[in-house]
Amino acid sequence: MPQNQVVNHSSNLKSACSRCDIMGGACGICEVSAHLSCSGCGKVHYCGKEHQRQHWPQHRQQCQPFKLVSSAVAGSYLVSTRQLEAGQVLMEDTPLVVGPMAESAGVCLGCHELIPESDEVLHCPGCHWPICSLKCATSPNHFPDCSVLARDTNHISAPNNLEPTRRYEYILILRCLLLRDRAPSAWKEVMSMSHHSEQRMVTQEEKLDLIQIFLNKVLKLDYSKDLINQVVGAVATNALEIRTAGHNSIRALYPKVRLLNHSCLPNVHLSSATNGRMQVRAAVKVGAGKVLSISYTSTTIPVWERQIILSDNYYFTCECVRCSDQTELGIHFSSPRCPECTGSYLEPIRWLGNISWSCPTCHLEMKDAMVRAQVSDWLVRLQMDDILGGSGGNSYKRVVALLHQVEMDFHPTHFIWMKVAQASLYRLRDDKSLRALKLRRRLWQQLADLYERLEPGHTRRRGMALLEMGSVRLLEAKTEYAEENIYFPMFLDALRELLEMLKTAEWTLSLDISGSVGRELVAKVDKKLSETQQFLDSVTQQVTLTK
Ligand SMILES: C[S@@+](CC[C@H](N)C(=O)[O-])C[C@H]1O[C@@H](n2cnc3c(N)ncnc32)[C@H](O)[C@@H]1O
Repeated sequence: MPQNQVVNHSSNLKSACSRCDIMGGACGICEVSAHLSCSGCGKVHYCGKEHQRQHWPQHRQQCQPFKLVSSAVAGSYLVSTRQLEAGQVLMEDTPLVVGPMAESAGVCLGCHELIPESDEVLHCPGCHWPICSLKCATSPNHFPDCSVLARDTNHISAPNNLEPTRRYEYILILRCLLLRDRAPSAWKEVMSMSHHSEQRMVTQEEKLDLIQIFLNKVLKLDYSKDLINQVVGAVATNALEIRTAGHNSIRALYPKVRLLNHSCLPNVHLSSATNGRMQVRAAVKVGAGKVLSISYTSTTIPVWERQIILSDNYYFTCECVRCSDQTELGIHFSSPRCPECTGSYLEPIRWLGNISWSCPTCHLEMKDAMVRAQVSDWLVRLQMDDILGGSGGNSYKRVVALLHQVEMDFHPTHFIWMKVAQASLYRLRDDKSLRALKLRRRLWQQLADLYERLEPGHTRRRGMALLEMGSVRLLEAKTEYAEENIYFPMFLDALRELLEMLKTAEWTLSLDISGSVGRELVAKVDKKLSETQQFLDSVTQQVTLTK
């Protein structure tokens, strides 16, 4: 069944309706069995319209603008029940369980911050895993697993240095399993999550065996193989990456947010606070009846990488609007320029699971491997330290030459163009010459436009791009002013435009939840705003005096 052919799905199914025998729930007023449900959220049932009307003044406070539906292909997921405004907060959620990333450098199991390098690694006196202070040994995060990890009396599993290791993958899995006795309602949530364990048993058998050895042999626990595989699958399919106060990446499982399905063109934006609280908001205006979606992969990687991540980790083939459009909605993010005819870009042709690329104008065909190899070659070139020259005086010329070269091979909204633009901005970061500032502003403008195409609406990425662009524009304006290279009326207009841009950045970032990375940046935007206002005031005053 396609994702948009849905069946209503109520989370409080109880018994058959007393009038028609269809499964439903208890009426929100009289509690008799009823199958009519609120069309807004689908969560409350009614025996008839009269009781629904009677309940509305009370229910409108809780009625969510989305409901849970399900389809055979896409499982359970959330769909808007009325129009959502861009920036509208849809829900907040709290993690059921939190733990380190699957692979991590030495991370403290108490506070989840990276452990600073020192001569000697501090180990938890209870379980011997690295920690950053003795206080963290008894922190609520680590306390429940410490005595279980301590069963590894020979310290086989605990990392003995701070080098990156995949041993940290075990921690979140163990913490989930321990919920069975510690927190039965959280455990029930984990057990209801999709896990694809049958497929995983085929594709990841060796890894699953190692996890089982760790839990049942090293820690002497007694979980069945099926249960372990289900939990491993639930974590891999549903955990989201969030940031700690010290900006370390960790993972968390959320009971409600995990119901958001995927699209490579998401319409919903997530922001998490350092205490793990997650806010979900509409990034763009969303009509009624639309699937609410986030992107499970980065939106800034080529189509083949997105497809591999989605099929290997989430076991589905993405058929979102971006993946189904051969030009990726006009940006040619993954396709090269046709080597034969100028102005055309190759488009992917899918045939029985294979991809080849073809020019819509001259029909030249290129193998998928060649298209990917061209991208890999460029990535290798970019990784070479001297690709854009040193930070000395000739950086600018090399950046300009490189941007020209990349546009010979790719569309100026291609993935490789984006990488070159980002590397160029980094390379030119200390060049305060007017020409470099103008180029940096142009690149930020192009990047901000590209990000808007990849992740439309009020997102943190957009807010950050506007802040960067605004900061460069202010430097450029100050340099132009110092060089007396200005026409005042236009200059003042440009400064007012800059103020508006920074106000948009401030507004966008302040939509993020309090305690998040986005919110932290608001203070930085405010500083730029007052600097710009002061500069505008002083220039305006000078213009008035010289009249
Ligand atoms: C985090 S869960 C989302 C909730 C899930 N639909 C459920 O029923 O529990 C991720 C899983 O949902 C399914 N899914 C998510 N987005 C999808 C999409 N666009 N098309 C098909 N399946 C999708 C896949 O099975 C994926 O592994």
